[in-house]
Amino acid sequence: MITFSSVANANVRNTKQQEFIDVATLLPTALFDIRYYSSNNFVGKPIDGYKSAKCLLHKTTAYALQKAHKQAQLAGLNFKIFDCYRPQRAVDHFVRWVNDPTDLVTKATYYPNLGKDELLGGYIAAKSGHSRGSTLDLTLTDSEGTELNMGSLFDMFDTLSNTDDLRITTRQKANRYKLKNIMLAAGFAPYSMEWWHFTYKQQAYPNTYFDFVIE
Ligand SMILES: C[C@@H](N)C(=O)N[C@H](C)C(=O)O
Ligand SMILES: [Zn+2]
Repeated sequence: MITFSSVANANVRNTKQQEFIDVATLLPTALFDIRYYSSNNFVGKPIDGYKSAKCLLHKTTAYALQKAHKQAQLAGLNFKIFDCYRPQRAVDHFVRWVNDPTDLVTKATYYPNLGKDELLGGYIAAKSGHSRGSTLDLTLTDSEGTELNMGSLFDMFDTLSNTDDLRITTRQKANRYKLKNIMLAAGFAPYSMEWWHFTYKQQAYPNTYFDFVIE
């Protein structure tokens, strides 16, 4: 039955959804490689909820990212963005994948040293800041678009991806810190387990996990 309150709740959700921005319109020169739209990711398939290869973020986070991007550009660098807003149904898809012990197709590339049962929590969240529209995954490139060497690839679920892992070279550490310092200065918090993952601290909806599809 459609009640007054269910219609009202849907309206509030839609209003909040309208506060999300397509980041490409704010950062027209940034690079985007939205992995979960494609099969080029740790699941090996397009992920639920990604009907388009867009980077959506809540507008407060997007404006902060624009500030960070300007700093990167001043240093002769660019952003390459891998993931932004992530619908809860996409997170649920990840969790289903984690819980399927028979599917090990991407193990060698993405989690060679861990069991799937060790990924949830640290490397893959069941409730993610990405679903709040306040979090994104990104790296730095040079002015030609070549990714800086960060010592591990995006979504390599391994201690090697921990920002301060001791096995990376001085150059790789300097590159991770270039990214981290640019993001910190714009108000983002880093995540020590994944050098690519940042959350805007003044997030608008710290307790809301959105589930609208990326169209
Ligand atoms: C899956 C990976 N890209 C990521 O974002 N991990 C963190 C922990 C998350 O899922 O929020
Ligand atoms: Zn992330």
